[in-house]
Amino acid sequence: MTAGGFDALVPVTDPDALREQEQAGAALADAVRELLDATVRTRLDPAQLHAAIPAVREVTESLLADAADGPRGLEPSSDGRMRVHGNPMVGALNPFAPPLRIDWDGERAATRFTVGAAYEGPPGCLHGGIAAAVLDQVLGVIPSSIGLPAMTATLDLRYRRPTPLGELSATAWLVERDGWKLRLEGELTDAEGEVTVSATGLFVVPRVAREHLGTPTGDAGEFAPPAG
Ligand SMILES: CCCCCCCCCCCCCC(=O)SCCNC(=O)CCNC(=O)[C@H](O)C(C)(C)COP(=O)(O)OP(=O)(O)OC[C@H]1O[C@@H](n2cnc3c(N)ncnc32)[C@H](O)[C@@H]1OP(=O)(O)O
Repeated sequence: MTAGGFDALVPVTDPDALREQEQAGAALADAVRELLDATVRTRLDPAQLHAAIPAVREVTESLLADAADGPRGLEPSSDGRMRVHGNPMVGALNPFAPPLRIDWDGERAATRFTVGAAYEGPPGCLHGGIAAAVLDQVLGVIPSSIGLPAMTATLDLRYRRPTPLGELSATAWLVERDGWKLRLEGELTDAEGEVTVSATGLFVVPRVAREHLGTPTGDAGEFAPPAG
């Protein structure tokens, strides 16, 4: 995807090779995620920290031997999947992503995930901006899942109580569809089942996407492609 638009579908010619590539990339991201966590939590002394840097730089150099010049973009692919490699919440190739694995059924989306030291804001608790990012993503999946790729126009959050680090879940649901605008709500819940943050969002299909999608009719799910 270029900024603001979709390119043609990315062809998937060899699904097995692609799966192998993606699994290897995700395994690397898992390992780097462990490194991220260890980097935040380590109490090694300054000499030991400096001693670790060359090995990390060596791996970075080896990965850059064959790398994209910029971000990996969003790839609607011919196998029907929308690949979001670098997304900081769900991107399988992004070690910063928790990562969220979101299930959805068109009107609801849900995820369970674990966050550790790299996501801390208040002591022992999730950073508020990360909570917002999680809810933005979980709400934002629903429009895409019904064929209306939409961007966040507004996101209102109510931080009800601190969110402890550890196992969390987030859910979102569609409240109303009005043409290209979708109103959604969602919640972040701690391991005890307490709602810690609630969200209301307005998602809008941007003009550039509308041109490809035709005329919206009726409620979510009823969607008329352009005639002819
Ligand atoms: C290319 C597709 C990308 C898809 C990505 C999917 C990834 C999924 C991942 C998701 C997770 C991550 C998610 C992210 O991180 S998304 C990243 C964060 N969001 C953005 O960067 C969005 C920036 N803003 C825009 O691109 C546009 O302004 C949007 C897309 C919002 C509207 O677009 P556009 O400018 O073309 O629309 P329009 O002017 O024709 O207005 C249309 C209608 O909408 C109404 N309106 C507009 N704005 C607002 C507002 N703020 N409050 C209330 N209403 C608003 C407007 O009044 C009108 O209503 P009506 O007069 O018809 O009644």
